[in-house]
Formats: sequence, C-alpha cells, structure tokens
Amino acid sequence: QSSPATPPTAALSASPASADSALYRSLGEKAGISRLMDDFVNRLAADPRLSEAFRESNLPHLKEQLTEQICQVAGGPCVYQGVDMRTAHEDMNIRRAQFNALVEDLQAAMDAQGIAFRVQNQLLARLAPMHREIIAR
Ligand code: HEM
Repeated sequence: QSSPATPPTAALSASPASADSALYRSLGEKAGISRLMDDFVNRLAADPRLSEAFRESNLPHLKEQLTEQICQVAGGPCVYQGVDMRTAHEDMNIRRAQFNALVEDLQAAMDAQGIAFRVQNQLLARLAPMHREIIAR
C-alpha cells in the first residue's frame, strides 16, 4: 500500500512568513497589531532620541506599513507590499543607539498593550536580524 500523495494545497499554504500563526494570534491578530503600531509610532515621534528622525514622516502611512509588515512577520495572513528595509532606511545614517531606542519604545508599547513578556521576546527575535539592513555602516 503506497502512502497518499501530498495534497496539492500543501504547497499553496506554505507561504514563507506564515509557517505558524501562533505569534500573530498572541498579538491579537490584525486589530491588536494595528493598536500596537499606533501606540508604538506615537512613542517614536515623542521620543527625544528619535523625534528628529521622524520629524518629516507621514505617521499614518508608517503605522499602516508597519501593521502590514508585523502582521506578516508574526505569521499572519498579510503581505507587506512596501519597500524593503535597506531601501526604506538608506541615507538616514541610522546608528545602533537609535535602533536600540526604537526597540525600547516597542517594548514599552507592548507592555502598555498587556502583551506577555514571552510573546514580546518572540516578536523582538523576528525583528532583530533586520538591524543588518537598517543600521548604517
Ligand atoms: C526593526 C526595526 C525597524 C523596522 C521593522 C522598521 C520598519 C519600517 C517600515 C515598514 C517603514 C515604511 C517603509 C515604507 O514607506 O514603505 C519604515 C520607514 C521609516 N523608518 Fe523604519 N524600521 C525600523 C527601524 C528604524 C529606525 C531605528 C529608524 C530611525 C531612527 C527608522 C526610521 C524610519 C523613517 C524615518 C521612515 C520613513 C517614514 C515615513 O516617512 O513614512 N526606522 N520603517
């Protein structure tokens, strides 16, 4: 008796960032991520370490783009269609201290949204490798 063939739908559902949607669900799905990004971007704009960098930014646009990106990174059904991280941040001369300040603001926003520490760390672990595309050298 041969084993059944792999169903054709298996290949279709194997989209790269959504191998597992547990983190997406822990973050409260699209509505929770949207709330989190709203709070987070408000903190970035108010942070004296970062406010200069975001002074001329379109904050509503940034909130929307981040919501799509984080939704995808967390394993949700979104597809981030914005520019890649290297292109989005080139010529900004971003330093490691600014990247770390942004991570602190994200942690504060996640605390404020009542997101569990374990869940916070899972999201941060997926964002950390992006430093290579974002920090200038
Ligand atoms: C893990 C860290 C980061 C992530 C995931 C991230 C993500 C993004 C995304 C998705 C966009 C929108 C790109 C688009 O317009 O389509 C963006 C834009 C931008 N980012 Fe970042 N970023 C990070 C770190 C930083 C840091 C450290 C700074 C500066 C201190 C920064 C400054 C900016 C600015 C100024 C924009 C343009 C916003 C606008 O005018 O719309 N980012 N970022």
